[in-house]
Amino acid sequence: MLKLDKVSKTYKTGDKALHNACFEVPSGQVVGLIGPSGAGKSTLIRCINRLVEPSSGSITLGDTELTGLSRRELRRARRRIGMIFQEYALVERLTVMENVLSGRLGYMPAWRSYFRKFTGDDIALAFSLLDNVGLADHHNKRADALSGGQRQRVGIARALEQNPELLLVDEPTASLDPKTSRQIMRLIRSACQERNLPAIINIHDVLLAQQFSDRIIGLRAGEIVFDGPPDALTDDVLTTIYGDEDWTQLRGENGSGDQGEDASGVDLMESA
Ligand SMILES: Nc1ncnc2c1ncn2[C@@H]1O[C@H](COP(=O)(O)OP(=O)(O)OP(=O)(O)O)[C@@H](O)[C@H]1O
Repeated sequence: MLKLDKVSKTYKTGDKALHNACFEVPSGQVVGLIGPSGAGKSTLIRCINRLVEPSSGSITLGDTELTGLSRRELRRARRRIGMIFQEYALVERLTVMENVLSGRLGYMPAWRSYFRKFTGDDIALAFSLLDNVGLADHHNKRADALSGGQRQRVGIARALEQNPELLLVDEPTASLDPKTSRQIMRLIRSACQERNLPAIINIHDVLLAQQFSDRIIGLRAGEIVFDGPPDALTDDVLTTIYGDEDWTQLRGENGSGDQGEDASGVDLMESA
């Protein structure tokens, strides 16, 4: 369980990026975080793992208040938070397997991480995750030889290799085509369902957010202006979040967005 209590962030420049954010994310829940550019989505995600220091408020993961931790304690706590990035953040010259295994580095004593001495269990887990994301045959390829969709699959496997308690996902599909985007969202959703893992996904694509999230949080100018189920995201709510627009065009002619895809029975092996 993740809990945010009155979390605010004002940058040194005076930008008030986030104001009194309060919500809880229970185990297994996938939250789609939407809102216009500059609404504070990245700030919110980054406050949770303290890549950005909140100006006030508290953030708790399980029994740990993240906002109260020293640098050293924070390093340990960050093991429990898997991150998936828009630009994948892979080490290009390393293999797929080495990139996935790097998810374990935070758990190792310094000398073992220096020599990259991974245990048999670490390696077995990495193989099984690569199999889950459909990349078992690519484990020995260099990351720079992969397509965008394949890179993001490696990013997902690396985050899961950490055995995290929370996934923070920052625009995972922004650089991908529509079909690959759906495959990536489906993978993230099923990974969360299988592990009872909570996730917050910062995503610009409203339809993808609706289809693959259990809950939507809408930010506007640093304030949470919507928090509810995907099917409650009406045109009026979209206008509250983004401002005036003809939302029927977004949803297509029948006015609905094929919501709430059930990830069960989904073929995870589709290749990107
Ligand atoms: N490092 C920073 N220093 C000063 N202001 C910042 C910084 N990062 C973000 N901001 C400001 O905080 C506000 C929220 O930005 P943020 O990047 O969190 O929004 P966002 O919703 O993620 O936007 P986008 O969808 O475009 O990525 C904006 O006004 C932005 O200019």
